[in-house]
Amino acid sequence: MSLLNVNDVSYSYDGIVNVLSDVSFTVEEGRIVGLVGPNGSGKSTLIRNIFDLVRLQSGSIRIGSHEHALPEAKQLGMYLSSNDYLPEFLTAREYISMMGKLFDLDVDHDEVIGLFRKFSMEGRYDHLIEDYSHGMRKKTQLVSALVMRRPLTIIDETLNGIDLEALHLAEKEFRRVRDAGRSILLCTHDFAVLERLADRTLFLDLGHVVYDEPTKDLVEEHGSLAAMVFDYLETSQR
Ligand SMILES: Nc1ncnc2c1ncn2[C@@H]1O[C@H](COP(=O)(O)OP(=O)(O)OP(=O)(O)O)[C@@H](O)[C@H]1O
Repeated sequence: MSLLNVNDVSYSYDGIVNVLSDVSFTVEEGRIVGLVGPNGSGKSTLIRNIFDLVRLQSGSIRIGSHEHALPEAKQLGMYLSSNDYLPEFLTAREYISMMGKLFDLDVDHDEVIGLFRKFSMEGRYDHLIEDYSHGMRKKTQLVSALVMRRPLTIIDETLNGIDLEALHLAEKEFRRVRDAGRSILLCTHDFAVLERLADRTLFLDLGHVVYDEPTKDLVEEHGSLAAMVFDYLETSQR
């Protein structure tokens, strides 16, 4: 079943130039989908449309069986943005508790403490976020997404700035998310991560979907995802 259904979405900030043009794709249950594209290709704008952070101008978006702007749809998804913003005046425990209330969940704090330990943040759960490093904030965002267990998690460059050990662990946890039937849309410039993880890869350029194919097919055809982008940039009339 498709968990995210984006259908013919176009978007313009200024009413003149389309940043997204008739973008359509789906994310099925239990899948990790990579979202790639050059700077300014519209990836974040697409995510903002999905999460109703900008008003949809044309087309339609459904999360589960709900129109994307409805509260029922918003309960199904979690968005990790590219920045490391977290409420600095809270401890991680308070922040995660607050997120739990938002999604109507009883947080298992022992589970979170276990994840903090795995992500090399042992003993920091009750410290103010104000005192966290950039990487710790990113890891706290990831941990919060893992424990909120939303059917759909959209990750916009959140993996930037975390160390290799944490990346390795995050990849393992993402596979577990997939095995549990939940889905991730992973927007990143780290193609190696997508080659290891993504079932499909969606490649956007200038707001158009260029490829939406199984990652292994793209890698077989081009040699790597990076080569796919280079091939495209060399042959397309942009
Ligand atoms: N708030 C805004 N107002 C006007 N134009 C914007 C706004 N946000 C983004 N844009 C423009 O929309 C286009 C797409 O930007 P977007 O951030 O969606 O791209 P992206 O693919 O996420 O890029 P990157 O890889 O650099 O993060 C760019 O030309 C950008 O300048």
